[in-house]
Amino acid sequence: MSLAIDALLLERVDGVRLLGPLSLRVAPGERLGLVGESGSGKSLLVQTLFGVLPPGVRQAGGTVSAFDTPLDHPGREFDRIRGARMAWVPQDPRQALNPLLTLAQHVALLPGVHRGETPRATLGRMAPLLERLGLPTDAGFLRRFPHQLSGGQRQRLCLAMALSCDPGLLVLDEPTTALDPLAQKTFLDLVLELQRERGLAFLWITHDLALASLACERLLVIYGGEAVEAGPAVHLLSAPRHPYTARLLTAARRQPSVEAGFLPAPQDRPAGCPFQPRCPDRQGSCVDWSPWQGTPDHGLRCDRPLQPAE
Ligand SMILES: Nc1ncnc2c1ncn2[C@@H]1O[C@H](COP(=O)(O)OP(=O)(O)OP(=O)(O)O)[C@@H](O)[C@H]1O
Repeated sequence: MSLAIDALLLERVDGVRLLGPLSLRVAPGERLGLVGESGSGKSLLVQTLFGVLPPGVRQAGGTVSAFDTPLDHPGREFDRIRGARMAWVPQDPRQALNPLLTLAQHVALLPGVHRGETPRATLGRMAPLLERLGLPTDAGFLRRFPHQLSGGQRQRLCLAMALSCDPGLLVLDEPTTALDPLAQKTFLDLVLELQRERGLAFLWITHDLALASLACERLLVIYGGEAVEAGPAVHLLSAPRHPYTARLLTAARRQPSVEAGFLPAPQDRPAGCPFQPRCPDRQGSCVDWSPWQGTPDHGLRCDRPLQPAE
């Protein structure tokens, strides 16, 4: 398995639950989309995978492994995977790139650490990919600093860095948020092309159900840190069963929503289904979390699922 997360539970140090228990699997070459709105715990999940949880948050339960290697504890095995076999494309390249390093130095960074490759060798090896990503390889361009690149170029530089050690798994954390619609489409097409050619698996994290369904074959929808529905992208898009998935679909279609309010803060989360205070189809039993129905890959947690239209 490229990625296996079992019953992962993240808490604040005062015991307030932030995410989970969450389980998911990404098979080699598979494209899984994790969809949820702001505050649902997407970034914390990525930080867990790369061993950089912020102070004040701890893993209180569950296991995480990539390529059958546990990622729960720092160590040599973890370091061999992080940034090499499993690479991260960040949400905000401005924060991810070092303002004091040139484009060439960024590209040479991970292969230097993981393979002991010289910058010259890395740049030679990476030149075709850089060109393909629309990043010229002449000396003048390679000497540019991040602030001398456009937003789209910065994000494609992050993608080049993520691919620099030929990973088997990409974790894309809202990678197109900072891009205009045209640049978003270019970026998505590029990632999908490279994914097909290289047989890459990826976990694409986003709040945008429409984008996730373009990028991924399978989706997992989370709300308030908990999985509410999972299934093939075409099914969730054509016949969502959890009212929250239907809400995301309405948002993706830019239609007004019927339910009011916001995701409650972690310490104010309700009992039962986390969406129940906002759910238009709420009933009394929603305060008890109904068990997951179906398989982990295609199922939902809801006492009153939407019925497919006749
Ligand atoms: N260092 C921290 N200490 C305490 N709580 C935190 C910390 N970091 C995040 N949280 C809380 O954990 C929850 C999940 O946050 P997270 O940043 O993972 O959400 P997200 O889904 O990535 O949102 P966005 O899409 O806005 O980035 C939020 O309620 C957030 O306030």
